[in-house]
Amino acid sequence: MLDLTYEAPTPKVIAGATSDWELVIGLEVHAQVATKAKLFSGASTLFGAEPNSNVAFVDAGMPGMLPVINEGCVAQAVKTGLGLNAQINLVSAFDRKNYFYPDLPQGYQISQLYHPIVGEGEVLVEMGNGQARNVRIERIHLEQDAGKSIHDMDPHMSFVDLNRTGVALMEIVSRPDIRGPEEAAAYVLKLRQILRYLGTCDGNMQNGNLRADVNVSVCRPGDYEKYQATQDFSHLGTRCEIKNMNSMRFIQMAIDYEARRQIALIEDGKEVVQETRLYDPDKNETRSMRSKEEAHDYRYFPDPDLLPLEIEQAWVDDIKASLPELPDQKKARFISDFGLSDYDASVLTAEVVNAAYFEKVAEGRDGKLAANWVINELFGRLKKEDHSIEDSPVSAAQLGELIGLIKAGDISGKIAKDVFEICYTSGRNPAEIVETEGMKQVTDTGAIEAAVDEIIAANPAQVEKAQANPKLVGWFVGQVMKATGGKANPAAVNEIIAAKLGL
Ligand SMILES: Nc1ncnc2c1ncn2[C@@H]1O[C@H](COP(=O)(O)OP(=O)(O)OP(=O)(O)O)[C@@H](O)[C@H]1O
Ligand SMILES: [Mg+2]
Ligand SMILES: [Mg+2]
Repeated sequence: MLDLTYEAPTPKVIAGATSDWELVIGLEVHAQVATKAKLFSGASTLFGAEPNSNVAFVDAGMPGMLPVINEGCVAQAVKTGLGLNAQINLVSAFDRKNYFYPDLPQGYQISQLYHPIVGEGEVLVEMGNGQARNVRIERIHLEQDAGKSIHDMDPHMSFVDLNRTGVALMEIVSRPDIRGPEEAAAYVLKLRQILRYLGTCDGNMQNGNLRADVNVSVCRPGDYEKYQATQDFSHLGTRCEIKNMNSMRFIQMAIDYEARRQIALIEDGKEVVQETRLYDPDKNETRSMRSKEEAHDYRYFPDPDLLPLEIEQAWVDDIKASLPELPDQKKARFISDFGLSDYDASVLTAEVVNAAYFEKVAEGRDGKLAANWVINELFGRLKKEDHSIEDSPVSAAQLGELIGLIKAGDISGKIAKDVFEICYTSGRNPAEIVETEGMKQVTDTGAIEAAVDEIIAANPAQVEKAQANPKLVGWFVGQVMKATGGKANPAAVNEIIAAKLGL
């Protein structure tokens, strides 16, 4: 279905003092599962609730409370795996990742280290100009989110909000296949798009529902190819992990800063220490949070309160059968069915609601014309007023009707813009607007001929000029259009003028 005639983009290269350097990036994306209840409790996941109001006893780590797996979360993880073309593991298991933190009342996070629910998959990341990178997914596991410590409410005290504690996350771990800051952002964007299509995560980065730990290392040209050939990580440089990034722009800035910091260290004869770092957007720098030496020993072990998670192939097949059309397929279909350019198809499929709107407009009509109107006129107009497609004052049926009028020659493209504006501000239907406002294009050759005759008679000097130089015929066309209030059919006007002037 999908035409994968993409070239691999060249990796980003940074020139150092001793040689060129290439970037190697792997992302751990944490995506909050779109469900009503938490991973192991019935407490609500609603964002913005009163602090500590969505907390079950098990979330608060009360003694004797037992976790009960939420089937909905498992289904969402499976759906995500299928959407990323990944292996679904019919048997997976939960482990305890132990650490002490004030917003983690259990004293451990339930995660899946040894047996994740989803194995290897892939994401096609398009970089424009016919270039794309296939980023491999290593695994997706389910885990609990932690709570939130609040330090800026009181000068002396810190507060803890457990509403987020126990909410289901999918950790989507990529292979180190990303080769530059732009690719990293494009990868997150593509992943977000797929998750939103699937309905398994709302992708809201501002609320932290989608955030990434960004692993960065640098290597000399040629080393990555050695890694590729052998999958031996020793060919790569030491990675640093920048935690909790939830902005595309900051992800790119942090990677660039971090790569340059590592290059400077190595060229200075020092070593990159594997560590966790934080990005400070105010200073545009990354700072050490903890190094590997002081890293946590998580003392992972299988959670004794939870049985291994076993799912049926038939259940997986049902979920597979319910998958929606995904972005790559939809884009390919828009290109082949509606004759759209790669760019227009990308714009229209960025969000599933936009794609659905476009399809309603284009159904049975000129696809390219429809794409033009949706992208240039409608999106442009909506953007001006910060509207989304869901609250567009012009319905898909109305825009379709307008395009039908243009195609039938009832109105010119220019008049159509006026009709669109009236429709946008009043909600009236295009056909009715054209009729009532007398905007119909004049195709009646008699009326056009009369206008042409009048102009020719009144402008003998122009007639002579145009006969000597047919390029000047445009002046007559302009005059006729003016005389008919822009409603004359341009093709008919051109033809009649040429005939009358004997050109
Ligand atoms: N040399 C490297 N350069 C850049 N990225 C790397 C390199 N080696 C590994 N990575 C990436 O680092 C990430 C490691 O994530 P993973 O979840 O496996 O382990 P972790 O970071 O040690 O654990 P945790 O989940 O506790 O943070 C992966 O995305 C992987 O592709
Ligand atoms: Mg990880
Ligand atoms: Mg990590």
